[in-house]
Amino acid sequence: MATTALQGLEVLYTRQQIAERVAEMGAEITRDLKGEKLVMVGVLKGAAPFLSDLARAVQVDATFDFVAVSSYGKGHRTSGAVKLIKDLDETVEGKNVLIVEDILDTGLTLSYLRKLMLNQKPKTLRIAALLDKPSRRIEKIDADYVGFSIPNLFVIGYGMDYAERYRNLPDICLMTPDHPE
Ligand SMILES: O=P(O)(O)OC[C@H]1O[C@H](OP(=O)(O)OP(=O)(O)O)[C@H](O)[C@@H]1O
Ligand code: HPA
Ligand SMILES: [Mg+2]
Repeated sequence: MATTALQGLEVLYTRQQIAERVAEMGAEITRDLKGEKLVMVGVLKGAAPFLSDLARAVQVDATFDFVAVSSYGKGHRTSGAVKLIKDLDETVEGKNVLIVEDILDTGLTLSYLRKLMLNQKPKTLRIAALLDKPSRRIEKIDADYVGFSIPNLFVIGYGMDYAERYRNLPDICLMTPDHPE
């Protein structure tokens, strides 16, 4: 089984598999938004690597904005309460918005953000999530573009953390319960 540079971490998706899927997602978004302008809203911190790669795979006139929310604190369980740490720099009123997320899990984060942005009356609002864990959903929400649908596994790497660590792993790995801290 493939393991990453850090001993004992099992790879779920390699950097190459991620790159191929992100390219496909970019092509799909390009088709859907041909000739339109787009605001790509990255959800800090986890979505930073995905936004960076997806933006270069999308061939439309795009700008970036970022929001930061937090609900997971230091562990791997959601607190259930989403806190807005950084708001949009500019209103998205009348604009085509694509929220870019690393992972859609319980749906609490994206439901909160969707509501926040719909309040500003964007022209269109779409969601791109690299990973989706549908079995964990608490809030009913779907992404318009999903990279990979996965079972209930805690994943790290490519932006995703455990207690703020592992975000810079280039592959998406499994956080096994017996992995040394
Ligand atoms: O669907 P949910 O259950 O809400 O979980 C998904 C969210 O949780 C993680 O972010 P987190 O709040 O831990 O902050 P981070 O992006 O800074 O890691 C992840 O990056 C998503 O944003
Ligand atoms: O599986 C996960 N890994 C990292 N962060 C997360 N936030 C929600 N689910 C996850
Ligand atoms: Mg996040």
